[in-house]
Amino acid sequence: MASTQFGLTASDPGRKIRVVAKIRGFSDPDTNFTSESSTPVDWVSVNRENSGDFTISFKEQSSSRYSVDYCYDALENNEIIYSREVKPLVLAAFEGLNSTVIAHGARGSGKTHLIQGSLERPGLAVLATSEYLSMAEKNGKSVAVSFYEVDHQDHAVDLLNPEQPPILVLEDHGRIQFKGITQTPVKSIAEFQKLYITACSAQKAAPKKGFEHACRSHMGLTVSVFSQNEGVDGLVSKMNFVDMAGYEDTRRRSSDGSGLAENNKINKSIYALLNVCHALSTNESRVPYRESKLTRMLQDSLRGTSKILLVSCLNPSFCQDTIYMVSLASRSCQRIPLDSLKKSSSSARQTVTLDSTKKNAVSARQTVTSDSTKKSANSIRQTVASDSTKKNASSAKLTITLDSTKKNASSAKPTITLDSTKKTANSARQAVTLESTKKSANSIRQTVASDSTKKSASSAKLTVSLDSTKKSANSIRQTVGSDSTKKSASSAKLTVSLDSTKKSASSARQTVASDFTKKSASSARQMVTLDCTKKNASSARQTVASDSTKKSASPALQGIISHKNKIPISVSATTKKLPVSKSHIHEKKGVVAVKSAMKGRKLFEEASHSAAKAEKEIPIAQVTKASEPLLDDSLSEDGNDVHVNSMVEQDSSLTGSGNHIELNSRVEKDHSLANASNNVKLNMVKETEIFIAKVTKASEPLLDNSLLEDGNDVHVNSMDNSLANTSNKVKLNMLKENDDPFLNASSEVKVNPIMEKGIYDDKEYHNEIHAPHAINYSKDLLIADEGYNMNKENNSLMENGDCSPSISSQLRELQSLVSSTPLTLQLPEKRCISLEDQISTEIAEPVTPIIERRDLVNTKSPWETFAMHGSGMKHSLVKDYLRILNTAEKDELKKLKGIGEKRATYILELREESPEPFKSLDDLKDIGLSAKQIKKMMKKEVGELFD
Ligand SMILES: Nc1ncnc2c1ncn2[C@@H]1O[C@H](COP(=O)(O)OP(=O)(O)OP(=O)(O)O)[C@@H](O)[C@H]1O
Repeated sequence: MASTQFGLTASDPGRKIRVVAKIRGFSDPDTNFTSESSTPVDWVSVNRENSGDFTISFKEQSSSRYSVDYCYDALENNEIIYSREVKPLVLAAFEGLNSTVIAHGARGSGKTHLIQGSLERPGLAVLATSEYLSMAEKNGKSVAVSFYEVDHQDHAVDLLNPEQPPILVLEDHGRIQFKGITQTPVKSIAEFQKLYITACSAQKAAPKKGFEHACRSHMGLTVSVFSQNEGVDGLVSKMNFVDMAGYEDTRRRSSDGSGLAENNKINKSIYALLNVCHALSTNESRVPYRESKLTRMLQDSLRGTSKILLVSCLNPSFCQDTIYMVSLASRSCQRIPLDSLKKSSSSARQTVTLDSTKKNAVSARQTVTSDSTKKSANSIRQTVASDSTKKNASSAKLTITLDSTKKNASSAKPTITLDSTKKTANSARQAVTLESTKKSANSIRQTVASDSTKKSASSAKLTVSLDSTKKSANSIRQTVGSDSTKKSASSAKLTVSLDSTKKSASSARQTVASDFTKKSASSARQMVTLDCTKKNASSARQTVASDSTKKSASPALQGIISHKNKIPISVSATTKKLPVSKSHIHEKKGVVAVKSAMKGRKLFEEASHSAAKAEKEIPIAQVTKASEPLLDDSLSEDGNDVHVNSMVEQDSSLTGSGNHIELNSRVEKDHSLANASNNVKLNMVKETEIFIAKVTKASEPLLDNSLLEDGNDVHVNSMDNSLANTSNKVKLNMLKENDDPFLNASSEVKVNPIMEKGIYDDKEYHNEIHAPHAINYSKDLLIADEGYNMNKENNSLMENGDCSPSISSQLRELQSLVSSTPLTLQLPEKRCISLEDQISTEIAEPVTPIIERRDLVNTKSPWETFAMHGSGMKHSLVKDYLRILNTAEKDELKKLKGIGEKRATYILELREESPEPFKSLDDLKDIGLSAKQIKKMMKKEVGELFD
């Protein structure tokens, strides 16, 4: 029997999303007979947990269990699923409830069979419409249907009228309106079937324009109920059936020959819908509807009191994509077992703090503390998901503390998933502390998955501390994965601390999988230090697999296996595709400890301020954001022992330049802590302004107020004489009285200037530098004001034995160099910039610019200089224009070309949804303007300046 259904009454609102799985039946290719076969499906196991929950596990990956509300086996047919899952929704539709049934899964997993079915075995949509029609007849209501397809280019096409231009989605007073979709009334099921067949054949009409092969697409059907007594348009409710395109790993060439780009795009829209489901299931304040056309179209039927049935279709035989899809769907099956925690633990606390400021910095923090003196906290499972649509910095932090004095904390599994579809810097940190005085913490499993379809930088840090005085922590397993289909850089750091005074930590295993499909470079570094007083940690195993199909460089520093073109062995569907460029493991005695103290914020404050101007252009800004959350209050308040490690790496897959930045700082001596160092390594061309800006931004997170209070000395060694040197160094020593080189916590800034050509291949970091835009930074990058604060800082620096020239004098030196040297950032040769690109404020990709020092007067013709100013002007005009759209009052908005009452209202609504909805001119498409109209509008606005 299926477990709890949706609550469908006002008194029982129930859950918004129900996640069920369906194992596909088999078809007989010989007889062409399709039947729910009795062939056993032995690679999927469905488990009913003690709590009554269902979990799915797969033979190939038996350790992972994915929660679902129910799983239908291969023998259960569409009629059964319909009567248990869909029929209640149809009945509620006549009371005004909107709902959506989504079938998703890998290719060939039976989605179409489920939604559409065949003549002999009608699918859910057909069965539902049949019910709709008979209900409508009884209740004097009418039914209309529309069919649409959303293709890999995010175009929605009306399948009943495919020759029409793509469907436009508009929002009018919060209500989604479609322009260009046919709504056809139906009175009988035969009529409906006829329309369905027409729509399906229109969808399959391939090849599409410009494509030689059939493209994957999503197919949607909307059944609407109307009543004459209802509202303006008589609409009572809508029910959507979505047959999603099959998910396919982008690394494999599509079976139908479709290309990587198309695959990526369609996968992106799959993620988008699953992310929306997840955001809704966790009650997130911001739901990323605007990430794809499909989610935008479904918005009305997903939000509010609407119900969603997510059916995860499973292939009956091994399919890695199926595992991945189930793992994503199960995120929406939210069951934070607070109830079970209450039963088994004396205290269970959960705090979720969401704070979204104007700049879209979202942070979520969860703390669960379980203290069970006798019985154990059996399982704590948490999921924090952060979706950031555009330039957000998101941070998620989970802390789980288990203290079981007698019995076990049997499993703690925090999961953090970050999905970022556009330029996002994400950072996630997890800390799990287990203290078991008698029996052991059996398993800790952590998964951080970062999945970024475009330009994103992610950083993830996991910390696990175990203190088991008697028995052992049996296994610690951590998996960090990152999937970057295009140009992303990820950094992950794992820290495992084990203190076992008697028995041992039997195994510590870490798996890092890295997979880059395009230009990427990965680097992985792992360190293990074991300190066990009596018995040893029996095994410490680390695996780093790096799979890069194109240009990849993987430096392995310690204990690393690095493979090219090798699929990581221990892969979950997620980790399989997730690249991690760097990881560390420390196993050490005692709790990790450091209080990082840094004076010197002011040293860089001014420079950082001026650098902020260039923040959008300089990718390092994202890196800074990524490391910010690593320095939060809870860390600094930790009493004696605080360990601050912030490590950010940007490799060439993200930036095209491969900046490696590593910041670790510690103050208090902890001899067992093997590694504490600050490294900021920048490989770049000669220009020092950029360098200063980057160093400043990168250092910012360490200069947290709480850290400043410590009042420790800061040593600054900067630039030996001249920046023209091939390798300049800025060294910040952040450790008090410490001679031990091992313990020395220092910040090191290396500048490896790059010669004329702008490409520098550092042996260690394999970086390339490309310049995305022609920007003159010389204005933006003002060197710090040498005021009182700076002198104060310098004075304290000079007190240290390790004397270096004062920072102010170094900055002065830099400033003079800067002011005498105009800068131009050069476009990479191959990049072709369209007119739209030129007027877009959106940076194509966060790459470190090639900086070429030239005397403008000597090398540029007047026309070139003029053109350069022109593009700069365009850029700033667009910026100002977007600022108006993002901030102006309604009346002001209406003064703009192309914006009337409706659009102005819509813009205000968008702002409520996201404080800065317009990041680029492209975003104007969301208010129904075409690219042509946008261009025209800008031309008019600019033209009028000369009137
Ligand atoms: N429950 C079932 N019993 C028997 N055969 C099935 C069942 N479900 C699907 N099939 C068969 O499996 C094959 C693939 O099914 P289907 O086309 O529904 O998959 P899909 O997930 O929609 O594929 P795609 O991702 O390519 O859109 C078809 O031949 C179909 O007839």
